[in-house]
Amino acid sequence: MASVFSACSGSAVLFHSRNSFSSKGSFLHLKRPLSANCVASLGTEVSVSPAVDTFWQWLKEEGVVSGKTPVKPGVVPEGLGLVALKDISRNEVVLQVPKRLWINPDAVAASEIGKVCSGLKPWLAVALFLIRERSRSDSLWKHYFSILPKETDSTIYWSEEELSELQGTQLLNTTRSVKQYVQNEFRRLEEEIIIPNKKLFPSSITLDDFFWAFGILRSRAFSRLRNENLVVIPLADLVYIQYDLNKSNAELALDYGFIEPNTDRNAYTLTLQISESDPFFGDKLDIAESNGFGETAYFDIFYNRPLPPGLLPYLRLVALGGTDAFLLESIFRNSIWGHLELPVSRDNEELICRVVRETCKTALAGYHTTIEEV
Ligand SMILES: C[S@@+](CC[C@H](N)C(=O)[O-])C[C@H]1O[C@@H](n2cnc3c(N)ncnc32)[C@H](O)[C@@H]1O
Repeated sequence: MASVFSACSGSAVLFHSRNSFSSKGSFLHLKRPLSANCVASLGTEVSVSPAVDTFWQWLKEEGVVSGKTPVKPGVVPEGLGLVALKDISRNEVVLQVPKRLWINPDAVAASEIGKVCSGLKPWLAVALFLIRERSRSDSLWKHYFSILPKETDSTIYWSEEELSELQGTQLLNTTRSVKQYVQNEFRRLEEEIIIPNKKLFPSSITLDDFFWAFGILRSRAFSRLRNENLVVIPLADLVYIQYDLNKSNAELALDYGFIEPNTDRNAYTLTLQISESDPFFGDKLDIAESNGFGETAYFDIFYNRPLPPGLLPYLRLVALGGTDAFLLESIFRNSIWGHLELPVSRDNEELICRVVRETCKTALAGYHTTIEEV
């Protein structure tokens, strides 16, 4: 999850700075002043829902919030969020969530399922933990679970009929492969952890439960916090954030279930590969690797923006052959990338154009309408 969030629509933006996380707990830290005028109409005593009230009450009992806390849960156009009750100045700490309330691999390790989850990838362990805790009436986080959505609008939850609207898009393919991946991971977990440890998992765990946990982690877990690769922090996850500026609309739709109307987020990911059957495979791979690329390279092409750096040299490298192949000799190793920044030969350039045009045509043919019909 990205690190900036706003408390309500309009100009007020709360910044959730990565380095504002301490070992004691999670701080919500303001990097810009926040004006409260946008929440005036919400009133301070408006109840969002009984579940949210109970959640807030629990946070009070846990000493996380108090009468002095300058934010309250509220419904904003994007759904549930935190809204400011007064003007908040830059760098003001808004609230702090202690580590004992964090849901992360440490919490799993300290729990009854810690032992059986120790060899798992962190997200799988945390997903199992979330599912198990959600089913326990005495869970520390039970009031938190009551306010979590049953599902998000992520495309992983779309019906086949809804998905058919995405025909032709890259998002459809990614959605299908992510769903397949989640399903495979679940089957493996079932076989290796859940079924052999029935006593630890008394309530049955379904694929739907697993998709719920996956969606929750995908949309609300913080990653890349200092020393924390994956952590769900109740309350801190309620904020409406500035989602990763590098994410395309397709990624936003998959991860969070919404897109942003600005076209800056519209991207097409071009995947290029040096074929293993290429007679110059070894040399080409070596050159790609010395320039920060691999056997496969992904380039996000954005509407109305220059082509991503490295795309043209990589394309020219992939297409290199015939009489141009001398450029692959080791004496040119240090200067070849510079040569590839410019056309190498007419043949090379023509091949690239042909292949890219064909790729575009095939991709566009996947849609059920044409540009003219839209
Ligand atoms: C980290 S949570 C943000 C708080 C959230 N509203 C809640 O219910 O707790 C991420 C989720 O918020 C919602 N969301 C955030 N920003 C949004 C936006 N600009 N448009 C629509 N939904 C948004 C999406 O459902 C997303 O999955």
